[in-house]
Amino acid sequence: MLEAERISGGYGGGDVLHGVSIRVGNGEAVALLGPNGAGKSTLMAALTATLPRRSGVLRLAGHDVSAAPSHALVASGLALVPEGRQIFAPFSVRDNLRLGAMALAGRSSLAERFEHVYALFPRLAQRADQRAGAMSGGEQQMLAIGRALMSRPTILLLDEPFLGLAPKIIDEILTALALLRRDGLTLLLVEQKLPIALSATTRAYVMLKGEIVLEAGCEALARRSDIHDLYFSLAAQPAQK
Ligand SMILES: Nc1ncnc2c1ncn2[C@@H]1O[C@H](COP(=O)(O)OP(=O)(O)OP(=O)(O)O)[C@@H](O)[C@H]1O
Repeated sequence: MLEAERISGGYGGGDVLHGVSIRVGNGEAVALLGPNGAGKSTLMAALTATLPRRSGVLRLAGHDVSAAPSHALVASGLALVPEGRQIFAPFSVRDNLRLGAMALAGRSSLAERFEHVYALFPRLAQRADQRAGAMSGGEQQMLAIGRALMSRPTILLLDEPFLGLAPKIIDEILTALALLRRDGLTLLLVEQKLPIALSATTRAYVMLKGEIVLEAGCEALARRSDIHDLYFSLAAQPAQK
């Protein structure tokens, strides 16, 4: 459903991504693992066309969308929960959510979208009129996910949504992601912590220095007693060109 083939791109003159290929099937939940600076967020930006790709092909549901701008990708069902949440702190929770639905008409009414998000995260309904910046980190993360869901995506990209959150909130968000998956949403989760990635997804890519160096099923990864050594030894290796 989401296919990226040999994606290259970066900032200024240099490439951060060196021919990255990933595939996320319909209804699948896939993790993108890797240490700081591996290029995970850069890949999210390249997939959502907020960073121009220098080369490579992007397909959604079999259609070549390599030339599509960000708003067209959102309209095609791709939504990103960005690293660091990027909520609009002075706006209310409701207005932040409304912004997520702004570009879209059609697939379902605004009221239905609010209902869906509020059912998933009742705290957002309770705090609908509150200033978003006054909420806890966990609530702000729920809001960031809710805002992405307001576009009624079929594929949700999440860039380190659990960073800095307490275990109880992590569990709440994992539960929400499991419900979304049950309803058929396709997930691509950027995560650094292996146990979280393994509990939320069924397959993982490991990225290092702008390249995919390993792809494996999560059950197989979890069974490997040397997984932590493997992960960190890969992180210590120079990327191969
Ligand atoms: N806006 C930018 N301008 C220039 N270089 C950047 C920019 N954003 C990221 N980089 C560089 O690109 C490389 C990959 O960064 P990226 O944020 O994609 O990694 P990451 O795997 O998401 O790491 P983290 O887990 O720390 O977010 C790093 O060397 C980083 O310094």
